[in-house]
Amino acid sequence: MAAFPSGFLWGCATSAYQIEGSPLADGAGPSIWHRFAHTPGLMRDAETGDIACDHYRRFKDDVALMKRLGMQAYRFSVSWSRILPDGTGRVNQAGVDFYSRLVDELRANGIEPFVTLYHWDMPAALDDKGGWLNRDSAEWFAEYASVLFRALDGRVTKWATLNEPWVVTDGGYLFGALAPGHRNLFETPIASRNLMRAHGAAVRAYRETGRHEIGLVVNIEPKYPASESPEDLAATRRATAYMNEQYLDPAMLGRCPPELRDVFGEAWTDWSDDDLAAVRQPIDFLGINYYTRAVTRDDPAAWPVRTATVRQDGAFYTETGWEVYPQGLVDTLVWIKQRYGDIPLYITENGVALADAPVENGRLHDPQRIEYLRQHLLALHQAIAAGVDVRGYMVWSLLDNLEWSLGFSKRFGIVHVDRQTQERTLKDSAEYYSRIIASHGRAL
Ligand SMILES: N=[N+]=NCCCCNC(=O)[C@@H]1[C@H]2[C@H](O)[C@@H](O)[C@H](O)[C@@H](CO)[C@@H]12
Repeated sequence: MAAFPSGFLWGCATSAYQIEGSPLADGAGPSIWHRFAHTPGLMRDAETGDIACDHYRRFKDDVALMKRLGMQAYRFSVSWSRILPDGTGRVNQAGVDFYSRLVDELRANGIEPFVTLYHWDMPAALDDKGGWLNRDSAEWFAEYASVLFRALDGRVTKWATLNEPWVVTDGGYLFGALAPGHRNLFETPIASRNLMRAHGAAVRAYRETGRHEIGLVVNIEPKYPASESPEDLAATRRATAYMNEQYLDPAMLGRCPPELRDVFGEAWTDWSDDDLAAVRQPIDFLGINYYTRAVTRDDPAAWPVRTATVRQDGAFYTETGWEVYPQGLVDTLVWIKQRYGDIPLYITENGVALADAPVENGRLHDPQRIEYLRQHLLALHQAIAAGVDVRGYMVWSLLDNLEWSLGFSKRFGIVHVDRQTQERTLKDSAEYYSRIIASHGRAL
């Protein structure tokens, strides 16, 4: 196997609410996820992020674990309500200090911090003011981002504004499976627009003082028509526009996919030219989260996109019900380059939830996760060979963690976490990934 490009960055990814625990420690305010998780009936097994992986207290051990694995970068998110407990205004210095210590610990161990500003956990105080439905949310977010830029820029050299705005709106405002748990077609495009306005406002704020790189992280799920029928081809266009183009087109092209008017119907309002210009800020990279594909057919009853994903005979499906399809990563990366140009890319998440074997004698054998990683890294190498400028790969995830409203039932970690003892145990996939990093991809 030919090596990956020199300077290619090998790392792993997590997010604050999924691993930290201690959500209200040291002056932090509640987030919408703290509120959602403590609302009866919304979380599988009534799980919460109150403890999670206890990373807030164990972060030095977890950094040591990353060091042992040879991680070159660590993508993590900052909890907004640790920094600004009320969402705006008063800064909680203890919250800033936690992330400052984490950044210093990473850098002292030769690991590059890669910071996500927003991984879904808006301060509850701002949700009380309308959250992403309030146009002021762009200014709130820029204020929060600026506090972190002032405190950490220079020691942090890679910033991502948002993680997966599609999931925030589809899960949080349309179907309600995620915080803040709304089910409202009319709210969904409003939240989408304000999220992207917030992205643009934070990028503009960064350009005033920032000296390094800032980008956007999106989940891309390539859509393949189930047949060549006009109905399935149109459905595939709608699904592509709704999930894959809805956020990248404004950010990169300064326009919205026309199919969104069809998807949202009377709930759709065109973006103003001012909003389009404010969102289309030059960025230094795109983060791509890739998990699966969707073979797509027309389904008039499947409100509001009117599409369905067709199960593939003979394919392997993960614990989250996603088809394993590495070719989709190649197709996605080539598509990104063709549609948006040669912007540097990072795979900011890729991984798999499996019904892992138990820990035995300090080991956990997960051959299927090794095969998943191997197949997707081979696909990544194929895309790079085809000329796509991919500069790094972050496996999702370092630790088994809180899979949002699914609780801890879905284990994505390359490191097992014992829910009772918090003991970390390397899975075979961690050892495998460590060898990949050490060999710069040659051991694939
Ligand atoms: N249907 N369907 N198809 C796939 C769509 C995937 C959308 N969800 C994600 O990408 C989330 C991302 C999130 O950042 C992380 O916080 C989550 O823990 C992982 C795992 O769930 C992934």
